Amino acid sequence: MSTLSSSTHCRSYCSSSNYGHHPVAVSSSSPKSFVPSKVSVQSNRKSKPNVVCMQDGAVSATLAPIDDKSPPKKIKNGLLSEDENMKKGLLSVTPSEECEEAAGFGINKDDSTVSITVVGASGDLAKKKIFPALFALYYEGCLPEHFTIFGYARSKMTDAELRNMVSRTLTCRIDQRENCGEKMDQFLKRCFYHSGQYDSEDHFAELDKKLKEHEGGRVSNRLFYLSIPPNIFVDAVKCASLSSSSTNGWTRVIVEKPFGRDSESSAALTKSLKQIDHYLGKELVENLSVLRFSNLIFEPLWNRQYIRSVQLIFSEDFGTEGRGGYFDNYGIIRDIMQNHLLQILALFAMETPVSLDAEDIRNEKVKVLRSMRPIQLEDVVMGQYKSHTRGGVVYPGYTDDKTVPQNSLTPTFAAAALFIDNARWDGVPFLMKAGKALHNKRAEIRVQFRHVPGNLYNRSFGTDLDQATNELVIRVQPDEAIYLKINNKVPGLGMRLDRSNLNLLYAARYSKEIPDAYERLLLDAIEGERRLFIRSDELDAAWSLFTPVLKELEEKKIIPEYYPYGSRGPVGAHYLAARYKVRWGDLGLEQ
Ligand SMILES: NC(=O)C1=CN([C@@H]2O[C@H](COP(=O)(O)OP(=O)(O)OC[C@H]3O[C@@H](n4cnc5c(N)ncnc54)[C@H](OP(=O)(O)O)[C@@H]3O)[C@@H](O)[C@H]2O)C=CC1
Ligand SMILES: O=C1O[C@H](COP(=O)(O)O)[C@@H](O)[C@H](O)[C@H]1O
Repeated sequence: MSTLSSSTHCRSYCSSSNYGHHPVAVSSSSPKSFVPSKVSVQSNRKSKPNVVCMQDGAVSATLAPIDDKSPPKKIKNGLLSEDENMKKGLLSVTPSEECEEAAGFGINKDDSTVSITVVGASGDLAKKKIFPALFALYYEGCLPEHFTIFGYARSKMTDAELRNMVSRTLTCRIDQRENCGEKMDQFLKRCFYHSGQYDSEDHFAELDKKLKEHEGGRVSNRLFYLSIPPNIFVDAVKCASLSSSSTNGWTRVIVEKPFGRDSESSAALTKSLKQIDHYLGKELVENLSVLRFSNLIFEPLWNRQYIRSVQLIFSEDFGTEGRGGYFDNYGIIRDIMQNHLLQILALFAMETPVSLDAEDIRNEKVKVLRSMRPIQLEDVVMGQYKSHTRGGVVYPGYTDDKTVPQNSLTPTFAAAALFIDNARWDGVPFLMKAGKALHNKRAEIRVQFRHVPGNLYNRSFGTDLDQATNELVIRVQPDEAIYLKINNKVPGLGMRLDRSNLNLLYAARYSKEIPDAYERLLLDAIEGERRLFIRSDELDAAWSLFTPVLKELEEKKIIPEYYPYGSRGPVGAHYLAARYKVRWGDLGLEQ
């Protein structure tokens, strides 16, 4: 399989099969759209690598070389162009023939290779998401012909042990099981491991040596995925940059979220790194703009005149098991709200962008974030799960985790009311709710519409007029769906109304399995696509919104409301919604 066929296949597969990458989405970015990198990590290598640093949960990406003042790259017909590396044939993205001809690229596709190093390969995210996503991309033929995957962490492991560990979490798509075992074996043969410290240039130099052996003299493109706790990001990037960046191709770094703990620490990290949010890679989040901007019926209603509240809900039915050490330092607001939910909010609420170009979208998102009213302490509810016994099974409380301090006040649940002080959204509460160890696992956006004025059918609804309002639900996961609750006449001779759903259930409509967000994200990183990256001004605005209230919560040592493991969370969340005369949409019997 050639690089050309792999890339084109993947993107055309994506766009032709309802997976959303419309070519226009990445067309033409203006020169101003590429901010030269301010990466403080210096490379002592002769050739300066491109560093694309991304984070799941925050900021932006830059394709500018570390200390290079070269003009920004442009994106043309969905493909990077006017890029020196590209002209030399160094990128894994190969332009279409038409593009190639126009730009005069002379690409020898056998000439380049991509080496992907998963830093923190022994960890939870690497096992659960990154290796499976890489395998899915391999299975789909989305990785270039020449690629190698390296796991890097302090744990001692042989290549065989890494393969064994990785093999336990690989799965085949439900709709494509053919040759699955064979493909897995082929994939695993291309996975290797190197043990090293995250702050050791020598250990990264050893990795460099191994990478070179595998690259076999080809042009080397290198992607580092930092799946490690944030406090060691900078050391790892520095060492990777100094000792194992590519000397003749690109070097990119994906950085996980959260990006810092507050405005100050985030600004310090921003000097060294930039990043992405994996929730932006979720299918239904990608579809948000399509739904809104390509259907006449929604956009005219998308404002304060028709919408009563917008709810962004994230719940997990498991606790922080095994991640307590990391989580206790951050809490649910930094883990989920400041990044995933706020990013969705910004996408939901933004004005129509000039185009679907990444920069135009980010320009609109940042305007939303900067229009947001400072969050008031009384608009935040915090909770922490406690132990609960059900059916003879004891579910541990948050502080039962040995890595969590006994007296921890870290919230594992939070609800907040946010407001966007602009003409479109003035006075509309955006309610956010995120929690661990709740009764279900779900992520969704609920748009609650206002009451129909002078509704002729009021009497048919009984006393609960709220039941009569429309609600649009965008269920991000699981069981991806978009449904609209409408009032309908129950068939029969009488006049009785009920609430029914106009329902687009993805599983019923589309036979293809939905790719994991990490697949999209990794592919974008390899291809140099910046749509899912968060720009540093977006990150600054996101932290400016949350930092004051986080500081206040921590300084005042606010005690979280305790809720039983597996419950619906603290009742305080209901009072918060009631203050704004709304109800959480996920609480009714019929949701
Ligand atoms: N897990 C998840 O579902 C998600 C995680 N993330 C983000 O991904 C990153 C990694 O998360 P996750 O995999 O859960 O984390 P882990 O706690 O599993 O850490 C990953 C690896 O980092 C090394 N490590 C852990 N703690 C330290 C430390 N204090 N000092 C040095 N090395 C350490 C360990 O490897 P070794 O000891 O072998 O070196 C560990 O295997 C985080 O930034 C997190 O926010 C984002 C989204 C989801
Ligand atoms: O970023 C994070 O996301 C996961 C949930 O991701 P999902 O794609 O499985 O919904 C969450 O468990 C974790 O705490 C957080 O760091």
